[in-house]
Amino acid sequence: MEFRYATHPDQAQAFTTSELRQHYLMEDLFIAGETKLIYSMEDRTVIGGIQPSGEPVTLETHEHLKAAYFLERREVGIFNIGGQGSITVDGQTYQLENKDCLYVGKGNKELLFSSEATDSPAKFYLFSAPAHTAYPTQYAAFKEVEGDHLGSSEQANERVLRRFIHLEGIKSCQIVMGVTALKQGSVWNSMPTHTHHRRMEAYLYFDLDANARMFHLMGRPDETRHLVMKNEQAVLSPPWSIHCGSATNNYAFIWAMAGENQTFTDMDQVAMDELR
Ligand SMILES: O=C(O)C(=O)C[C@H](O)C(=O)CO
Ligand SMILES: [Zn+2]
Repeated sequence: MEFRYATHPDQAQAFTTSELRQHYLMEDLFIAGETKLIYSMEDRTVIGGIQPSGEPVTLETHEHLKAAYFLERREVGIFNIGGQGSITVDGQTYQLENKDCLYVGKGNKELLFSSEATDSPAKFYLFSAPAHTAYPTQYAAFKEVEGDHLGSSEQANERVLRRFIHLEGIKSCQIVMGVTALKQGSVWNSMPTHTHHRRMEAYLYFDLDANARMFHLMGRPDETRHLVMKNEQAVLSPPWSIHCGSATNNYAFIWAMAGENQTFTDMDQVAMDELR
């Protein structure tokens, strides 16, 4: 498990490109047969990827969690961004197709991740946060979740935002999580941009062409910085930071938040005039 400490906006102002990447970018999340986890001090979230290949992969606890098992005091939201796969939670198996979601609550001891076929492995993206109570494990199929149609082709930001784990959907203690997919020809996400001082957020960009690049914007609204990102990389957004971007192609992204509240619409909108 890798660790990322929380950063102050004044520090971020002085970060070089490589320091920005070191603190906020999460690369190589999907490695065959492995579990990659990053513990962020931003709301004590754990973000990572599991790509099973051959044998099922178990989500193990870590010595720094000081927990008998990973979900002893945590909950986790999981999306499959790869081929068909399954997750077995304390003996109960859930099949996940591409972009399907599984929420697993506090107290579940054994999580086993499997791919249906090694030539098109499942890729499980995980976002975990501390939990105060146990909510039931719940599965949601991508095709059954209705989305909000946002943006327009004129503004190059026509997209469908689907909420999976949220106050009116799958119940959780802290996690709010979903997928936004951009239409062909649209490249901008989350613009006009926002912050939410009550919650941190992470974006995982996927379904982006291998040669395309995402120019992700972060920082205080009046001190923006950018990170150049590739397909299947994720980025941390501290509560004080904007988070939006534009890519050289369309793509999808999983957004996940944890913190003070779960009100999706509780955002501090940033006026275009404030951006620097
Ligand atoms: O397309 C969008 O706009 C988003 O998906 C925005 C994210 O959901 C977000 O940043 C929520 O706070
Ligand atoms: Zn946000």
